[in-house]
Amino acid sequence: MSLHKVAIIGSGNWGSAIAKIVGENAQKHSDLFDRQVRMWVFEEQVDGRNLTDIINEKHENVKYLPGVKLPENVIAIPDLIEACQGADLLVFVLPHQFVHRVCTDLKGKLGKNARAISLIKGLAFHDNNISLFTDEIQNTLNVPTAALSGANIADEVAQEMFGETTIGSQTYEEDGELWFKLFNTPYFQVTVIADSVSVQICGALKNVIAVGAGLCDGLNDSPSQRCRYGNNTKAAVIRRGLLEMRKFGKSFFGGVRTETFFQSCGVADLITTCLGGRNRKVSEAFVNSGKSIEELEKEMLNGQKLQGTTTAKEVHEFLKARNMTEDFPLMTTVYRIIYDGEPPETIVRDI
Ligand SMILES: NC(=O)C1=CN([C@@H]2O[C@H](COP(=O)(O)OP(=O)(O)OC[C@H]3O[C@@H](n4cnc5c(N)ncnc54)[C@H](O)[C@@H]3O)[C@@H](O)[C@H]2O)C=CC1
Ligand SMILES: O=C(CO)COP(=O)(O)O
Repeated sequence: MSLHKVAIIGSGNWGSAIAKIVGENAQKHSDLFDRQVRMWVFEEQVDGRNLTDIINEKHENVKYLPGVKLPENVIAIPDLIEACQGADLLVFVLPHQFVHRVCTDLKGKLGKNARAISLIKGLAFHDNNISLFTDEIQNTLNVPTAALSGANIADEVAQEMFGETTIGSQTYEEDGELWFKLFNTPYFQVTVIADSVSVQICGALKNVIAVGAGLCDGLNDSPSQRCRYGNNTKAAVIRRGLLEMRKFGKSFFGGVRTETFFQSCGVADLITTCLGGRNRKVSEAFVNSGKSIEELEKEMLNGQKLQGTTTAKEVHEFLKARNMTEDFPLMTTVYRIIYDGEPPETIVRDI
């Protein structure tokens, strides 16, 4: 049996953290995986040098995951097609707004035995319609596609702090063990389930709820103490958010299972993102800074991308086109505060 060749498509904060795990596991399971793991990097200049050159020399993504060594068998490549050449396992780990373009560029360029896994947290949005990235990748590239999502703040995973994740694969009997071996470590424990739909619904929508949680924190920090919201308020947002996530999944997608919401991809990811994620952090700053989300993203994230605010907008447009915004009051309120100038205090008004 020939060895599986892995390509990682993306090299941001999570992309780099996962490259560390995949690189280590490719070495550990040398009976299964080719030693070399290629990582596609959207090329940019850092201190006047190509980021790919810096990564290949220092074995560190100094911009998106500074201070963490990547295994030497992870090779940064600026050309997407070259990075994926000959690979039969494709790991998609990009901010969701870039996936469509990348899939279009890869169309017709993959081998016939390739399969993919999506680590993207977001939903594909075209013409007021929403779909899953596993479907977008599968339909564009004609490769079976699984999904991985969990309570996985990248910096913590990169520092080998214990956590769990969920892989959803509709073809898990065929590929579940392979994906497990590529990602599982003693500190990053993988559970494989058959429900890739809910895995992705959870990963996308918890980011919208985390924006709501960040707004609560911002009100709590407010110098004028303009509102008395505390941990109980944030817990209410989390609980109501979880219910809306499940309702959204069950209303618009087939095969959504309630028990998946109790996996790492569900309640655990919702909690960790509402406590320690970037969506929470930037939304907290939004309340008292008077700055737009775009300004804060640039100032606070050094090129990393927020997913929750764009997803809130996409979900809102999808719901509006179906006259259903009032059926999802929390997600609708998050949208109105971020984009329509509603006061942040309204975050709990309609829930
Ligand atoms: N960072 C985290 O803690 C976690 C992130 N995720 C999810 O993983 C996905 C990827 O996130 P990160 O790796 O953290 O990315 P990130 O937030 O660090 O985004 C920066 C990345 O986007 C790339 N980029 C910028 N412009 C681009 C373009 N036009 N085309 C293609 N790429 C471009 C940059 O080169 C860089 O690699 C997201 O959906 C995110 O929600 C999932 C779990 C944890
Ligand atoms: O998905 C994440 C943790 O599982 C990271 O969330 P943020 O994008 O809000 O940092």
